[in-house]
Amino acid sequence: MQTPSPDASTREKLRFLWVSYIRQQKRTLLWAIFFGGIAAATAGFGIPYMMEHVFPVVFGKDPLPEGVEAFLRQYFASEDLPDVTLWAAAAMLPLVMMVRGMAAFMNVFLLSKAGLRILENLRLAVFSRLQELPLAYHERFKQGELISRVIHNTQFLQSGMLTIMNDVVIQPLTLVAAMTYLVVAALNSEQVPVLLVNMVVATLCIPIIKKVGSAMLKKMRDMMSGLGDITATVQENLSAQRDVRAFNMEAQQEETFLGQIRRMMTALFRMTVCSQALTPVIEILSAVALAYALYMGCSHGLTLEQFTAIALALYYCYDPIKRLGTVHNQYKLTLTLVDSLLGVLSAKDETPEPERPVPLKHPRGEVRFEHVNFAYVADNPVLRDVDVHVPAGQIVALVGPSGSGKTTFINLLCRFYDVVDGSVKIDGVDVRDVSRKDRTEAVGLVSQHPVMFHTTIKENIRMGRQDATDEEVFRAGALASVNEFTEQHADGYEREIGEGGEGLSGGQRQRVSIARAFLKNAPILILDEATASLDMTSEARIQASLNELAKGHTTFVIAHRFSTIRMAHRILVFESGRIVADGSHEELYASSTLYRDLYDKQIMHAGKEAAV
Ligand SMILES: Nc1ncnc2c1ncn2[C@@H]1O[C@H](COP(=O)(O)OP(=O)(O)OP(=O)(O)O)[C@@H](O)[C@H]1O
Repeated sequence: MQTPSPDASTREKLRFLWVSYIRQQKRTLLWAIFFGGIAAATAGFGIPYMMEHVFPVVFGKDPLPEGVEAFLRQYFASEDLPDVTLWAAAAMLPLVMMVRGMAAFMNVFLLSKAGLRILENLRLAVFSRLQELPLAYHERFKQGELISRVIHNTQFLQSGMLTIMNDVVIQPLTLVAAMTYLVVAALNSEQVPVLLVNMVVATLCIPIIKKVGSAMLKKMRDMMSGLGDITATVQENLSAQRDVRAFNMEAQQEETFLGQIRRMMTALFRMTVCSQALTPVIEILSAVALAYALYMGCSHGLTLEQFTAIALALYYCYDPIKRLGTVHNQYKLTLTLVDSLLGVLSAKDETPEPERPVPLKHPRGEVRFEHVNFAYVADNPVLRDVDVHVPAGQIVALVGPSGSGKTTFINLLCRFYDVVDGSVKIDGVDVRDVSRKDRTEAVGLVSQHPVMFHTTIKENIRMGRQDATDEEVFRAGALASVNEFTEQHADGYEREIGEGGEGLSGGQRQRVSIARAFLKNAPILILDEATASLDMTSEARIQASLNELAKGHTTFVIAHRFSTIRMAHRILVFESGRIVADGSHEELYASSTLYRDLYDKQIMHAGKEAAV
């Protein structure tokens, strides 16, 4: 079933939730309803019934029903009957409560079980969707907001759904049972006005519940947005601790955080006040209705038992109304949370998987850009009419001033974004027709800021190819000079590195990342400033490894250092989104002023570095 957008009708959204997540739990839910029915009937009907019909017998006010008396006489002597009746009646109370308690427990247990499964699947779906959605989607949101959706919103949704599920079955059934008893009792004791007044009062509760619900909804939205801001601030702050300290931003960060916490807490406080206001309002209304029943009962000769039974039935009517009010409000809040998740689940994939992917078996690595135009933001072109053919195995350096479009060129080759015009082809196949799996297998990437995970160095390298053996991992590590720093540590390749690569220098992280590329051995290799964080000795060593790795692979190097440029067969010079020169170093040095300037600046820079 197609995922509805947050703007779809509630009916569509509920149908989607039912078909995609809830239906699988149908059996558990049906059992939950069954037990809910038993719990409701024992409370709403059973207890008032005992008040009116059982206790008067015990207290000797009413005779035993004939059938029961005949039954008991078969087993007990006449003089024992009052005692037996008393015991039986006394035993009935815990028995009824036991049935109610066990049925209510099973109801909650089964609903919770189903609810947790539903939430688990929903959470996984949102997380998986975030993996599929293109970079462009991620760039549109603050990371903290997405984290907040996956963690907090699903958590709220989980507790909201449990509140709803716990009450949505049992309370209406209790209400129906109690109402049935009330109608019968009121008609039998000719107390129709009591019934009518209670119906009017119960109806009055509805607009109050709705009003409270919409107030809570507003506060809930404020609170969710506040929580997103807080998560974003914490996430941003923790990942930029070095800069926070370097620029003395601690106080400013604390102030921002405090402001956000206060805003969120105020919204949360107001939401709690709203939700708590509902209970006393409904209790006051129900007390008015009960007082009227008392007045009418006394003035129209109602017996104490009749009145007590009606009062109990009234309690079992208003209690579910009160709880259903909470359920209604919770339902509204839950829909808002569902909307925030549907926002992710239904987000348009701007780089969708092809319906019939063209297989890319044993790719050679030939790359072709055909008259490519691209813009991140409409009417703001970043690549203009880029038309270039790179035969398999060629090493190509991309050079050009900052912002000229080199990374964007690579982004399109990896299909992180789709071209606006023209096409990007690998081995003659448009990347839009290739499955994500084939595409990622064809391209290896060593990025400027390699991502490290909180695990061992060995496992970090293995991310290049999950099924690689330890030997293959060590070989790749050796080729990328990872050995040099693993050998200095007792744990070697088993050394755990911190989240984000803490414990490794920038250069060491790059070596791990290069080892991943060695391990992956993809036909197309992208080196994005791959040697930027290396000192000159390491750079020279890694450069030799890269030269080795690049052999037989189509390699694109975004290079600022002339040592990297030197390894290239061919250089593409970018300027304002166009390729303005294309050729070997010698050709370009002679023909392109821009290239000559860039190269000379590099030489000067490298000379200064060497001197230092
Ligand atoms: N995600 C994005 N959204 C909007 N504009 C972007 C985005 N990424 C890059 N740009 C813009 O596109 C243009 C080209 O950027 P690109 O990163 O391709 O340049 P570059 O040549 O790799 O620069 P550098 O050498 O500084 O890394 C720049 O003007 C940049 O501001």
